[in-house]
Amino acid sequence: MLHLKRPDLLRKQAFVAGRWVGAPETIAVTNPATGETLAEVPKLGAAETREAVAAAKAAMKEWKTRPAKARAAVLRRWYELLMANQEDLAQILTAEQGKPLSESRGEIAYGASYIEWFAEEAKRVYGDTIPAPQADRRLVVIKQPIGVAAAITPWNFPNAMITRKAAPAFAAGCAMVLRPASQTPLSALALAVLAEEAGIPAGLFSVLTGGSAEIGGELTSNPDVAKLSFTGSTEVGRLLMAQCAGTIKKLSLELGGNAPFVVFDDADLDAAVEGAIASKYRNAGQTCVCANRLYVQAGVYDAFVEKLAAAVAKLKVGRGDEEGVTQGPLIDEKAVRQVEAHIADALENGATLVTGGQRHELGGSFFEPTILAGVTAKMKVAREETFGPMAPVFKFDTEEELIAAANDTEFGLASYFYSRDIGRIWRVAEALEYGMVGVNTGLISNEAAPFGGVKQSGLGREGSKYGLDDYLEIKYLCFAGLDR
Ligand SMILES: NC(=O)c1ccc[n+]([C@@H]2O[C@H](COP(=O)([O-])OP(=O)(O)OC[C@H]3O[C@@H](n4cnc5c(N)ncnc54)[C@H](O)[C@@H]3O)[C@@H](O)[C@H]2O)c1
Ligand SMILES: O=C[C@H](O)CS(=O)(=O)O
Repeated sequence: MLHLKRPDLLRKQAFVAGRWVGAPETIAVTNPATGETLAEVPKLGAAETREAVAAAKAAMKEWKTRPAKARAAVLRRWYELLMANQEDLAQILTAEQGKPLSESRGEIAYGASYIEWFAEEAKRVYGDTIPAPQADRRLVVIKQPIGVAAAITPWNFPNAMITRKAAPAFAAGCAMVLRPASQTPLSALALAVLAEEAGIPAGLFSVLTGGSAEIGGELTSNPDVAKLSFTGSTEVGRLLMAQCAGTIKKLSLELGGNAPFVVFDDADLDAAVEGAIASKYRNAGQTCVCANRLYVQAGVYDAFVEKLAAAVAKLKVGRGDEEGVTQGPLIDEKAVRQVEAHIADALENGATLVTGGQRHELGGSFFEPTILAGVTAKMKVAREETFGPMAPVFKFDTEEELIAAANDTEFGLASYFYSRDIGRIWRVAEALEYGMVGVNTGLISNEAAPFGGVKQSGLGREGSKYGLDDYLEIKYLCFAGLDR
């Protein structure tokens, strides 16, 4: 049961062109821990999407002309409102996504930090003057907002994956039309309530609930949408990229991962175990930057597996709103089947079960935190994203062998390794083909850092001083005839 100080944050209507709207058809939002229906939200489609895009285009005309400092003040207020309502937002998030309340509170602060960050960055969109090759002219570069941005976001971080897009978009002077995941729309709608309260103008931000293909089809084909920012699987990212080709939309893609987590012989084993727990079991393993493959050098393999098993035994599985719970349910039955398939395949091919390995006694989509040992490259888990609380531990002998194995994937989002040898740290950090490398840590995400992947993990970066570029266009001004 939700105990909200502000019950108005729990919205059962979509936010379209500055109005809260319903629809004859609705979609149920359920609590993955209990199966109870939390709310019914409107099932909108292409018509409402077109309305939202038109309103965004209209609202942007004024918004982009506001002084950056004025836009920054509205974003700052939105940040303050998120933090003032952190507990309510966390309760709504845990109810619809399942993660422990402690993680939800953390996500609200993390999501808010992107708004805080881009409220500051908004005031630092600088251009250039360029020494002209001819005496009669001056060359100038200015940066302008790219236009109406569409956003499609996943269920695993229902707050932060939205603010990581909306904040730089609004900071740059853009409008945004968002379609959140159908499993977790309530967090997005609560963000819209607070955006309206903060002073985001009517029409600048719309949140459309409804069918992904119909709304996505309109967002990727509407000529008034200049850009799509998508976070989700690589498979869907490919599809949306193709759908955007017809109107040459600019793209930001934050896609799938297959993160290696490496422990060398010279690592601080206790620190490595702490990092493995943080990276692997956060959000029940449902994050794009989770350790998906753990590689441990032969000399410390048995000691590491033993220490990891002892740490996993301390994890508490349960409803996210229960005190002390550290692992909630998986998002749905399909997610549980993916974990079971990876475990079965690995065991059939010679891996051994160290702990866990089956559905939790709580039933539903609760799953035991699991460790497999003796895992090899011929198993599915070496190539596919598990997206669940299962740690497969591979053994390796040499640094060269490790680099080849870690890079043997089409993904390139996050990677991690533990060593205390400075020469090895530089060699391995430079050799890993990933957008992000954690050295002696399993947690790397923050608003100041450029978050993103290489290879088939995506395009562009979110957060950091680079994140604003994805919502800006460069314009070159050539002032000539200065000698007349
Ligand atoms: N790189 C990152 O920052 C990041 C962050 C979170 C999740 N992910 C990835 O996302 C995946 C898990 O999230 P998910 O299950 O929500 O991913 P998903 O790709 O299935 O869905 C992501 C979003 O796209 C929508 N969608 C699905 N098919 C669509 C279509 N045909 N047209 C328009 N929209 C469509 C979904 O409804 C959802 O809102 C994992 O692969 C994970 O690695 C990546
Ligand atoms: O799952 C995707 C998120 O980007 C993970 S993080 O919270 O940003 O590390």
